[in-house]
Amino acid sequence: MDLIHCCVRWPWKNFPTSKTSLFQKEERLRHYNPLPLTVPAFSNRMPAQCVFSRIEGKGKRSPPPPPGGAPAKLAAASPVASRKWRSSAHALRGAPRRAQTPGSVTYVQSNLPRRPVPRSPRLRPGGAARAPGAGRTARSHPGAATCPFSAKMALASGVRFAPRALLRPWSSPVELFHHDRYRHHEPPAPVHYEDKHVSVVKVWGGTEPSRYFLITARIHKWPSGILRLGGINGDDISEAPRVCPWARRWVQTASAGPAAALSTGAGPSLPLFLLLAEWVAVMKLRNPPVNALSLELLTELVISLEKLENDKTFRGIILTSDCPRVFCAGLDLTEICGRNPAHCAEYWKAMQELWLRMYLSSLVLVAAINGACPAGGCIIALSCDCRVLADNPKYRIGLNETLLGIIAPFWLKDTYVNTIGHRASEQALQLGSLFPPAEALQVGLVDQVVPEDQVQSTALSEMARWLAVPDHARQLTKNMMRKATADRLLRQRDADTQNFVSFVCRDSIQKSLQAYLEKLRQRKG
Ligand SMILES: CCCCC/C=C\C/C=C\C/C=C/C(=O)SCCNC(=O)CCNC(=O)[C@H](O)C(C)(C)COP(=O)(O)OP(=O)(O)OC[C@H]1O[C@@H](n2cnc3c(N)ncnc32)[C@H](O)[C@@H]1OP(=O)(O)O
Repeated sequence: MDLIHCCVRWPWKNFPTSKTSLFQKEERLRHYNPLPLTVPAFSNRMPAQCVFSRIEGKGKRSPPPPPGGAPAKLAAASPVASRKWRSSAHALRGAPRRAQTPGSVTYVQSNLPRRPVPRSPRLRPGGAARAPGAGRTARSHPGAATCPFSAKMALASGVRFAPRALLRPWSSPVELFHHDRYRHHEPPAPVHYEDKHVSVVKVWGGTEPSRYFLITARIHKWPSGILRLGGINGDDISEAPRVCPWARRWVQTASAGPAAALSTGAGPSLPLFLLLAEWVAVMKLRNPPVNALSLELLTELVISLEKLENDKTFRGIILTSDCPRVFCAGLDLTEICGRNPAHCAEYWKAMQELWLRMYLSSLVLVAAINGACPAGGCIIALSCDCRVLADNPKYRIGLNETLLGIIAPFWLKDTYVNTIGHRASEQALQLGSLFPPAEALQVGLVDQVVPEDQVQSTALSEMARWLAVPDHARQLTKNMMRKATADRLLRQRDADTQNFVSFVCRDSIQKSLQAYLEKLRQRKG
């Protein structure tokens, strides 16, 4: 299995969003210390076939905290928020920039910008001081502290962001304006732009003057990198490199393309004042010939997921196959055929563990299904948040257990029902249906069917769509939708294992598994 890294992430989450705050923007830019980019900084070999690498930011430290910096209460409650507070307050006070020394500090994991920490606004540390000169804060807007849509209203009314507002996890203008303005205001004609550095995956936003836009671009140099570039019509494009000097090349290239393209409806040029990229991991299943879920592969998947979950710089995983024509053939039948009960139990526990981890993952999981996806393969895909299937009639997807003489466990049935509804599940499960792409789309088993060569790029743009939602809101919603199903298994995990073991160890089942495996082998011959 391969884990391919991704891209950079831009820490500037709180760029002024109103033209009335240009001065403030200028001030912040002047004192911002960029993170120059270095290419793959390390490669961490994981057990067996799993390779994990990524690009790290390398650069200067943030300016030191101003005298009388963030209150200790805040620092104790949230170091990240405290750090943000310090740097923004410092910038607003116009403190001189610290001399940059050669051999600058490498931004190791802990210094990389984190995902917004889910936090109840009511529990948020309240001791943050107002920055001198700051106007009304977004928080002072009625209801702004309780939901992102209030913050949106604050933005609309031209409220300037003061440090206190920076503590709010949803205060990224990108996220806000995505929800607020652009969801339903896509450009009249699609904008295509591609050159050797970037290709535009999607342009969100309207073309009216004084409106924001957002470009999701793919950086070729970083195969799974997503770059999000935001802009406001009429701003000075020359400030883009100052916002993000280390990405200058790409920003400039990107700005020339989509900006120019958008300008047909919106004026001479559209600047890019904000850049925000996400970390997305691409996990490639590689257990030839058919990616059967061996115990080793299951274990690796669990370890990799855990690793990515704990690494707070990642927000999403694209799961795909490295084996031609097969996404995943499901349970490795050799792991349950002719094995002793203890082995079968260990195997089934690993399967449960993987499902639980994937189903409740706080990351966005997108399945880029580039091959056949029967039974256990379908379980993996169903545990993701979104499924993109290659349009090839041979790539069928579904739970075909009954055709093998085995029964889908209740939690798998529940997952199916949650995805395609009760009646469709009832039919498909009993018949052991494997759906070709068009039918899979129709029944709701997959979200998109696209030509084979577009599976990865579509998965990437789907990922961008999911990542545009504030993490904490998406995660809590996911949990709300899925927890009851997962809890059902958690409550009876041991009994489920017992059922599985006693079922598959029956002579009759062993015989039919044996016969099925034999058939598969002969079919090849
Ligand atoms: C109440 C109690 C509860 C009891 C619960 C009981 C059970 C659990 C229930 C559900 C969970 C999930 C179950 C499963 O996943 S079962 C597995 C189902 N999988 C399949 O049916 C897929 C079978 N494979 C295929 O259809 C094809 O291989 C393919 C994926 C379409 C690919 O076709 P292709 O032509 O490319 O490859 P080959 O067919 O030639 O296969 C090559 C090679 O791989 C071997 N192989 C294929 N699939 C499996 C497998 N699942 N496990 C192990 N080995 C597999 C095949 O035999 C060939 O081997 P060879 O040695 O000849 O190279």
